[in-house]
Amino acid sequence: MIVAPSLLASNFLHLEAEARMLNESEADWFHLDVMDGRFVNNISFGLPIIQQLRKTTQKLFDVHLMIEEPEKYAEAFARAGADILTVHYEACRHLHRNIQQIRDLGMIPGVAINPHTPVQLLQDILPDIGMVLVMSVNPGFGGQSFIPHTYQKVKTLRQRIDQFGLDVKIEIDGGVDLSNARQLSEAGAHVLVAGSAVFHAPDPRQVISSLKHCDA
Ligand SMILES: O=C(CO)[C@@H](O)[C@H](O)COP(=O)(O)O
Repeated sequence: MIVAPSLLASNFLHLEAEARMLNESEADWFHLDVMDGRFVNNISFGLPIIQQLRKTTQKLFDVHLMIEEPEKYAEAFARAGADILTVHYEACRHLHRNIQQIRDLGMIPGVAINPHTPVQLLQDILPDIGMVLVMSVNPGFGGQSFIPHTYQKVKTLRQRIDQFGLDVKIEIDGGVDLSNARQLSEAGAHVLVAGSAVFHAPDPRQVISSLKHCDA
């Protein structure tokens, strides 16, 4: 299992120390949530923070754009150090073009879907992307409860990916913790994003390790 702690739940006053903690942990990726106050009702952080964080780690930067018109900013996120750039299905009028742009900029394109969006709508774009981010809460805020319907979405998606032999990862984001990690793994997820469960825990590194090995 790939574990991608979401720095949205970290202590921004001690961001360098939080990055160090992740570097010393079994975390595979840094998950970075960018919100614009338009696509979602929240504003998080953006390019300058990602640029600074980039200096602290070699780990992969998994950038989740919860923004309108992501095509305007893709080049800037490539320069800031994003490795995977995920845009929302619901935010893109020309998704195929947006995906090509992300690839042309040297990043792996991901597509995120909100809880109400059926995985079947991704059928024609799956061969062109490297990851599907399945939102297991409504986007915008950390600390929400996991939506159980997600398990079925992951199973359906995984079947389709395997059926066509595609190299596409399934990432789950929202309310992920030690109580659902194993079931998500069994449903076919490859990547777990966890914010509150990691950064609000007394021992974040232990939680990361348990998520990675799904041994809660
Ligand atoms: O994208 C989002 C929220 O929109 C997530 O990445 C959250 O940041 C996950 O936080 P928890 O639900 O794990 O606290």
